[in-house]
Amino acid sequence: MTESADKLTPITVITGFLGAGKTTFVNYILKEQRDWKICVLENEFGEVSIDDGLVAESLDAPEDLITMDNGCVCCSVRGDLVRTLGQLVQRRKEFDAILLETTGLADPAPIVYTIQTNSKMSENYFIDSIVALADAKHLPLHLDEKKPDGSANEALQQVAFADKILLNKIDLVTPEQKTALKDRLALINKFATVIETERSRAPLDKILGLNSFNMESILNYEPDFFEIQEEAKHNLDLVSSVGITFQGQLHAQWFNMFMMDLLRERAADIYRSKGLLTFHGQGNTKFVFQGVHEQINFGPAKEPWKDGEERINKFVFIGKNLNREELTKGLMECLYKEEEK
Ligand SMILES: Nc1nc2c(ncn2[C@@H]2O[C@H](COP(=O)(O)OP(=O)(O)OP(=O)(O)O)[C@@H](O)[C@H]2O)c(=O)[nH]1
Repeated sequence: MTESADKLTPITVITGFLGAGKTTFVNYILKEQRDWKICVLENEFGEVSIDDGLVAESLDAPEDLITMDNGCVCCSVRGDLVRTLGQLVQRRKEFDAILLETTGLADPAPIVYTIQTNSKMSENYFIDSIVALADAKHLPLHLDEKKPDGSANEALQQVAFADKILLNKIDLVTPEQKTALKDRLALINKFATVIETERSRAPLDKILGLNSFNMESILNYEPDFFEIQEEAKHNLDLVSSVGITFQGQLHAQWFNMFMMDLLRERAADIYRSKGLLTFHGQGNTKFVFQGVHEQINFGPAKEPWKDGEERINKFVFIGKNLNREELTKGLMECLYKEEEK
């Protein structure tokens, strides 16, 4: 692709609700796609950031990952995204493609609007594709959600604006549930290609570099798209995030019990939980914790704690009605104490 370096740089926007498999997809692309030099723009919702570490593990050079953590990219779109892509203009010819991973609560519409209408953006970049990750198990729950103030349902917007929908986590649903969701997706967006995936493993030749983003299908869905975006405001009041970081070693069994109890009671409201953990008795192993509603798993990170690296526990919870004090207290009670050997 180097002969096209003087042309516009393609941006693949990777969207989809919290926990749908976006970071898994970015990592999959970085691992599988070796011909292209890729720059990743990460935007994570949550008070402490965890994904940047997980994506950085898959990149050859740390400067190829840019984290935008001044808020949700679709809200601060006229700020953070324009600034970041603006600064990248000087370096853009080093890259064949940009992957922009949005937060799970981003409405892709303002992102599209900004890249299409801001002259500095449109002189340097174009949207190659909008890929929405759809969590086959949990998406119906979020599509059904009614926003009391009439603001956009992000989960709906994400699939409505995509030209490719990866129907991910098909291992977690029955064939009937999968067919029902596919029918529903077709009603929301009849133009998008739906590709069934497990662990976001999609055939990349059907996704990248095809220039499949189509403004016409967006205008078909929302004829007043450009007018609406001028006024658009994204309401994140209903969903909040709690970030908790502390030192010490966790007691594996107590932590397990704490998370099981928490999710038994609160799984519907806790959309997403993530963590980097230090367990007692596990040497240098750094653990990664991933939760999407009641679905949780944790295991060792690719890299152990490095010599001299501060060993911490870092959590982020995203959802409704989160109680910071209770979560902090519950987690602190999972710390291993010498006298309880
Ligand atoms: N069972 C199952 N789990 C999956 C699949 N794909 C991803 N996961 C898991 O789902 C969790 C969330 O995946 P991520 O890739 O971090 O999701 P995300 O969309 O980046 O999450 P946010 O950035 O928080 O919105 C992780 O524990 C993944 O390992 C799948 O196909 N099946």
